[in-house]
Amino acid sequence: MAYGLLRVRALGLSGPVNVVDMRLHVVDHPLVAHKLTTLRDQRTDSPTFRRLADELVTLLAYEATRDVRTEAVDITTPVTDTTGVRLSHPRPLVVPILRAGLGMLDGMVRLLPTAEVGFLGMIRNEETLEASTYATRMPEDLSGRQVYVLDPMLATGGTLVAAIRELIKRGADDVTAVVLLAAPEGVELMERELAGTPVTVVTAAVDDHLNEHGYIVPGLGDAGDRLYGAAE
Ligand SMILES: O=P(O)(O)OC[C@H]1O[C@H](OP(=O)(O)OP(=O)(O)O)[C@H](O)[C@@H]1O
Ligand SMILES: O=c1cc[nH]c(=O)[nH]1
Ligand SMILES: [Mg+2]
Repeated sequence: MAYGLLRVRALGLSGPVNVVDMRLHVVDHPLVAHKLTTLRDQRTDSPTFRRLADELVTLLAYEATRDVRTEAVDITTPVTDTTGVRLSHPRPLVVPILRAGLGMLDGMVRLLPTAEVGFLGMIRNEETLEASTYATRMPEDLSGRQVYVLDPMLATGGTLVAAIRELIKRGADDVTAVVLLAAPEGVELMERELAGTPVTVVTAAVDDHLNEHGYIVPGLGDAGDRLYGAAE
């Protein structure tokens, strides 16, 4: 097991921690815990699940965008002239990983209204647990861009590692992944496979383990199915 993850566990799985080159931020907040508990509950129906995922990503986005680039702007209030800030150029890029990541898009762009949106369609083979890409729609050149990848589940980590490799191939060097739930196995894979790449992962929780089917335990089940219904 990676030393970094042991350190995260020792720290009680909350707050920002540097894990090798990866920064793991487990957002420790009672509202996050409250919403996540209802998401996990199997009795929660799709409309409620969608609403809670949207609310939860807004809370995570608040942390994930802590280092978003801004520039100074002069304005005049009803009382006086002053200087404030606005989101700077180039615009941040938000990339939801289809399907389930779409459930996080609205909440993210609500906080980042100037963001451009790219898409990555990825599916995990439920037998081999290997991820493959079926759709890509993103700018070719991501150098100098802040990129926020959205996917509710970091399970084995295969999907997110492949997604971030694609971003790096296009020149991205400032990547933040926002996930609702992470498994220790997925965090470890990211540490191993993305060593040398500065990546931040922001999550509501790091769960206990993966079961024999590659599902996060205790988890919340299949995020895509719970958001949108079983695909087949
Ligand atoms: O970390 P991993 O082991 O790669 O698993 C996580 C991936 O699995 C789920 O997607 P899924 O393949 O079910 O596609 P969907 O979003 O269309 O349901 C989830 O949304 C992640 O993308
Ligand atoms: O627990 C899991 C693992 C992968 N994908 C999901 O949707 N849920
Ligand atoms: Mg799914």
